[in-house]
Amino acid sequence: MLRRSIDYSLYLVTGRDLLPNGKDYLESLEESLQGGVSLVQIREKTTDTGEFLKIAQQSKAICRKYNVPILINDRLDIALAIGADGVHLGQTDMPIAVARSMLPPNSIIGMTCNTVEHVRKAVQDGADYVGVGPVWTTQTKKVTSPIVGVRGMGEMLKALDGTNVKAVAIAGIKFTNVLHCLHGCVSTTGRSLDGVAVVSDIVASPDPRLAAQRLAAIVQAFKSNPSHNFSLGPTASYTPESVKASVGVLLPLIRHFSPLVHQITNNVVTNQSANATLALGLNANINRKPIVFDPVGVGATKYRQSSANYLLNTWQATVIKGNAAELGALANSLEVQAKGVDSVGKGFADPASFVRNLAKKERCVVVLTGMTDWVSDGTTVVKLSNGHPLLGEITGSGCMVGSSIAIFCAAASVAEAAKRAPDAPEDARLVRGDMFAAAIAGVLAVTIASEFAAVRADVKGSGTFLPALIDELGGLTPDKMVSAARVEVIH
Ligand SMILES: Cc1ncc(COP(=O)(O)OP(=O)(O)O)c(N)n1
Ligand SMILES: Cc1ncsc1CCOP(=O)(O)O
Repeated sequence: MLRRSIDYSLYLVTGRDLLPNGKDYLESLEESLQGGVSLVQIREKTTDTGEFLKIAQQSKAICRKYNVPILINDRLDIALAIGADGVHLGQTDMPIAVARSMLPPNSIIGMTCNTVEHVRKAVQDGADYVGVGPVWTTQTKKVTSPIVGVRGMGEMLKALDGTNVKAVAIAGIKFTNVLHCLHGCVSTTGRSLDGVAVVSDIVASPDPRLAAQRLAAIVQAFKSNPSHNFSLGPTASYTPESVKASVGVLLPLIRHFSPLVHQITNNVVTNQSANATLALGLNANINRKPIVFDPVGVGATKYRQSSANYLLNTWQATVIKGNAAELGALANSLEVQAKGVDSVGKGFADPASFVRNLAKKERCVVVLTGMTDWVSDGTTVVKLSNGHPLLGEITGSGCMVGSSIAIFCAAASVAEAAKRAPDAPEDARLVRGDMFAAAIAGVLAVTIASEFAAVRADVKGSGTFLPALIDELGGLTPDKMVSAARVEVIH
């Protein structure tokens, strides 16, 4: 009997009905093990006991060859009969205590969990690991419990704090979204996944070795550095000087690389816009491009709120930018009220804590705009005090800030890509480059330009302010930005 040190990184759950035409099950299993599957669960939902037993025995022989543990889905009798390493149980299957009393000591018992309460109970009952989800929809199984979504997984993982219970996510996980899954499924306390459970992306592949290899490479790389969050990381010590220096470096990069920025404007209620956002967001994540999300008026209607939630569960935003009402609505906070797309009232009592917590929860950089702007990567908070009241008197200044952030993020990302060797090892970074500095630079470009524009002799009010603002944006230089920037760093 293999002991408890289990590598949950790439957990294959079998599904013989998904094999490509002509592909032999045992051959597929062996190839997936060669590709890096680290744990196998034999799942046979409609097979007779005799055939299940035979499949399980044959599977065990192959798993042993690669020293990979084998678990049986639901059926304790089969697990006992073949001397499996344990079982995976669902919420309506045999209770953990009963299974534990029947299985040999040190057997692995996993439990499906769809809610935080399920996780707490599984911990109490002595599960070795939990299979949490469904993280996305799946064609593989008719899932009856609501989709948890990437953003719902953090709370479930948090329930494992202080325990030795491991966690894998399940449902809809593929090579194209596994990094989003790993990056997004982290609790605010820093608890991340121990692995991912996958059926179709491996089993339905004509080349399961390759399918497993590419999944395993990303999981391994992520597990070696799970804490980064689009900035230089939690150990980086940002100072006002270092922030200003980064801003100064980023502006010329825009002019050097002229990155292509795809913009979808704020008409979030039209289907076309929502669909395009969805598709482009997915592609951006797959291609590791930054996504700046400006949830305009998100609190104004339920439709906007559910659209924003859906989008944020479908792809990982790099930067979320909004006013107090918008970010408050995203965070389900009642502290700030909205009037249409505008925020009314005094704002948050403690904006620094608010942006830090939201950035930690959403696993991205958060920009809270207002008279003072606040930016956080979930660890450090930067307070930016540039700007002019005339910005509030023209329409679209918030959108302009979003665009400016996007162009700085694009430049930072393209510059990083240019430095990277084509054969550099997988680093499991969803976006490369310092997106925290880029978001700060994006805000500063508009707010500093507004200060220069407002004092121009030709500016008489909001009508003449707008073209002057555009001119001043075009005339920004690193020196102008660095010397005008009012930056405070709050650790
Ligand atoms: C790792 C993992 N997680 C969840 C499940 C689902 O198990 P269950 O709820 O018992 O549903 P069935 O697999 O029996 O349909 C799993 N099998 N593995
Ligand atoms: C067994 C199971 N339990 C919940 S979802 C699922 C299947 C996941 O399959 P896939 O990885 O193909 O989405």
